[in-house]
Amino acid sequence: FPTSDTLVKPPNSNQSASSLSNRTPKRPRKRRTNFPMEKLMEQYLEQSAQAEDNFYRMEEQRLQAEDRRREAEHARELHMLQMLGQMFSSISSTRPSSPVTPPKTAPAVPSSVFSSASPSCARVFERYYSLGSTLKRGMDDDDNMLSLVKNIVPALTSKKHKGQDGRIGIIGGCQDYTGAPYFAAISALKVGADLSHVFCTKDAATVIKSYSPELIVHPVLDSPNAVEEIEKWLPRLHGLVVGPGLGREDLLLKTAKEVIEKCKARDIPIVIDADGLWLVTQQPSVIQGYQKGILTPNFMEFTRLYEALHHEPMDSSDHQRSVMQLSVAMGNLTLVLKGEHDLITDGSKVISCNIEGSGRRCGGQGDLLSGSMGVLAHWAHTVYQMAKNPSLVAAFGACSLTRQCNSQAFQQHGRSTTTSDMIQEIGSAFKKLFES
Ligand SMILES: NC(=O)C1=CN([C@@H]2O[C@H](COP(=O)(O)OP(=O)(O)OC[C@H]3O[C@@H](n4cnc5c(N)ncnc54)[C@H](O)[C@@H]3O)[C@@H](O)[C@H]2O)[C@@H](O)CC1
Ligand SMILES: Nc1ncnc2c1ncn2[C@@H]1O[C@H](COP(=O)(O)OP(=O)(O)OP(=O)(O)O)[C@@H](O)[C@H]1O
Repeated sequence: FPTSDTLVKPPNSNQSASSLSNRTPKRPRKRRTNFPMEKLMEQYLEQSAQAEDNFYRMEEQRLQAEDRRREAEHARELHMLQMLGQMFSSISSTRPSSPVTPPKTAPAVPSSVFSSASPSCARVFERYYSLGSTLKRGMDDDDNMLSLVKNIVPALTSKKHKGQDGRIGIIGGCQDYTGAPYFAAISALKVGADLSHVFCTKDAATVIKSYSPELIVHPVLDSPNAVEEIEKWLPRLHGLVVGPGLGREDLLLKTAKEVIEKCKARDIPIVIDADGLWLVTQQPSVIQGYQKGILTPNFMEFTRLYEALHHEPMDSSDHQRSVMQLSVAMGNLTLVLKGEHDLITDGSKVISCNIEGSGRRCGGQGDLLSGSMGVLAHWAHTVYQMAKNPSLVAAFGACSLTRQCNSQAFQQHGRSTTTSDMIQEIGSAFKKLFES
């Protein structure tokens, strides 16, 4: 709208409409244009439309400039990745094979990998992937993985609408456990998802809602038509985390299983943690071979799962080997064995996340991990659509973030660090790792 300065004053603006009409009795009156108020309105509207046009023209130019800037930034990043890739390929062709060799050699990545990402990015990932086992990884490897994570972080622009950066669902929350689904859901939001839904039992819902008005809480998990109730929301979800605080009641596990099946049919990334892993231990086929599935067991959960699939005790002296074996048995599913070093594998290579955490192991930090992984999995599968395994990038990102949060929270709170303290650190830890 024009300002008072730009507003055009009507001719004889100090005269009233009636005195004007009295001065021109003989001339036939042109309807509308001769009537000063109408003319004034016309001019006003015309100017207003012009101002609006100008505004949109300028806004368009601003957005175009912003696009160009982002493209240049992206090109710089790709160039950097390309250089890293060249460095890596020369290292891989000169260095002797690692003394700790996985049971299988890492396969070369097919050329279709990364066909949806830019070609140079694809080349870097290919080279990185074909390095084989990364059991003896150095700082450069971590940096390269972090670059791949940085690449999936969506830009914050005014063009987006709510929901575009991720709508994540958490299946979990029952009478005994209300903290775990809350931790997972709020972590998803703080990492950058736009909306975070919790599907929990009726008696857990009010409690979870009272922790945070940010979460959308559905008290449906123990309702007779739970699966239909949850299924209604699936078309709107980009990622699902199954298990934090789910409990082990048969009915809830059955619902979780059916929801997983529905999600698979929709090709939604699924992270399975905590009691969701209990379900997988009973019925591995529920997720076996699903390429957008990620399992995040702690040591106990891993041991149970390993023994259920291999029918023999695990060799606990060689975690890398065990983790690869389990992933292969699960149909090359992405697996994260949490611990002093988080071991991430899809059965063909092991990536270790060693970012320094702290000596503090408070309950709930695994929920922070799974919640943030839900968002990163969505971003990774969006950016690296045709890549062999974008889940590896998501898993590495979430492990790095959790450990960085743990370290930062510990610096302030020491022994009294809790998961809530870690959640407070998500913003700055994310920025430090992925936006610097
Ligand atoms: N505030 C909350 O509501 C919380 C709820 N939680 C929920 O509690 C439920 C049960 O989870 P649990 O983790 O207790 O599962 P389990 O009942 O399988 O217990 C695993 C046990 O193994 C132990 N353990 C873990 N890592 C180990 C290692 N490396 N070596 C030896 N022992 C190890 C743990 O202390 C725990 O006692 C899940 O639904 C989970 O999500 C947890 O997430 C913690 C926080
Ligand atoms: N010994 C360790 N040293 C450093 N970091 C660790 C260690 N153990 C676990 N972590 C970090 O904590 C994260 C969560 O692992 P943890 O073993 O606490 O999961 P969890 O038992 O499933 O958690 P929850 O209490 O939520 O159920 C890991 O991904 C890792 O980043």
